[in-house]
Amino acid sequence: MGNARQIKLLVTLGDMAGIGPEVVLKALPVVQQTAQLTLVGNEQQLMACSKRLGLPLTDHPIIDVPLAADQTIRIGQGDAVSGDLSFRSLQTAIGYCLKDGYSGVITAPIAKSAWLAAGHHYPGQTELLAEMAEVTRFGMLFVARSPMTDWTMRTLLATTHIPLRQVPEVLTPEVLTLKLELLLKCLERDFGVENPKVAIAGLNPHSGEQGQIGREEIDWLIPWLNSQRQRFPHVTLEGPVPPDTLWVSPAKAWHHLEQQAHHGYLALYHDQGLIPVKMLAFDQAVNTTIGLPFIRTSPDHGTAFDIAGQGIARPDSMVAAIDLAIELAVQRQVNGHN
Ligand SMILES: NC(=O)c1ccc[n+]([C@@H]2O[C@H](COP(=O)([O-])OP(=O)(O)OC[C@H]3O[C@@H](n4cnc5c(N)ncnc54)[C@H](O)[C@@H]3O)[C@@H](O)[C@H]2O)c1
Ligand SMILES: N[C@H](C(=O)O)[C@H](O)COP(=O)(O)O
Repeated sequence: MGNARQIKLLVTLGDMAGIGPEVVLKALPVVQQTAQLTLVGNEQQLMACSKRLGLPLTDHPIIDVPLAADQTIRIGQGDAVSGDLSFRSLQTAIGYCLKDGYSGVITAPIAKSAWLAAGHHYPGQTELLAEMAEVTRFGMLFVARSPMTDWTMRTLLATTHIPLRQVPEVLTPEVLTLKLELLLKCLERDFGVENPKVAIAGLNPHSGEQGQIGREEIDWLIPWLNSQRQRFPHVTLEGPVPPDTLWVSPAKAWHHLEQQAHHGYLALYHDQGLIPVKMLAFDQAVNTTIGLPFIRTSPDHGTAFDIAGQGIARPDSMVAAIDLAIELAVQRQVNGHN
């Protein structure tokens, strides 16, 4: 059996102008699992958040990421200062994961616009994680466990932070093969699913209606699916499922047990996958980066600058992100993976 007490994980505080430090302070006392958690971010700002919102500091150690004396965080306004701080915090955490025996990192949300304002050109935290870990095969997977039925929804995005108009060009059989391979490996290694049922969305309304409203399905998506069925005979691959009805069975499984739901869903673009995930499970879903040499989880929400500093942010998704990171670390320890 794995020993959760020996597992070391990092928790970044995210953009200090947003709700990151608040949800971390609220989440730490209520996580279900036990592990050694170390915070990474600006200590003074965390103390200020604790005081401002009346949230007790916990006794978790913190790796301080400094701010210059003339730098100020403006609550509710992500900018170059807060963006650079959250960027350096994540860089620091990744460095520790790569060298210092940490099993992974739970990242509080950052604002991509604040990173850009600070001159850090990344579509999101995922790409910095992949770059520093030197991996090119990685994916953005959302995992949400229903509090009503315990059923777990796992949704991998084939493309992520790109403009919608680029989706048809970026999506290729090679991209889908890579994402499917990552999903299957993750289902087996992290979730113990050996003969999975996986559903893949179509791109066009009604999956193209036999070419009448879009040709991607008949031109390459259906042939690609047939080739993958031959490659993976132990996997049930369903698709291309019309993207509107794809989410009916997971929604039913989320609310009351339904036999037809799948172990994994492959959505072709960001909002195709994340509208159903966040609609069903905004408080439960966890964003996890698969393909890294360490674990990375994050809440599914963003910096929520509109409510920062008010003390009303819900910590549920952050709690789920910490609990999932610990579960994955225990699972990998048991299986002898890192
Ligand atoms: N993991 C991440 O780093 C991550 C994830 C998603 C979005 N983002 C970034 O966050 C920034 C803001 O994004 P957005 O406005 O689209 O989404 P958001 O999730 O920050 O906010 C959407 C809405 O949900 C509310 N909300 C969010 N989290 C909440 C919580 N814990 N409790 C209560 N209400 C909550 C907000 O007040 C807002 O009304 C963007 O820069 C985006 O890129 C980062
Ligand atoms: N698309 C994610 C979401 O909406 O939750 C997200 O913005 C997070 O991206 P990174 O993990 O790459 O920061």
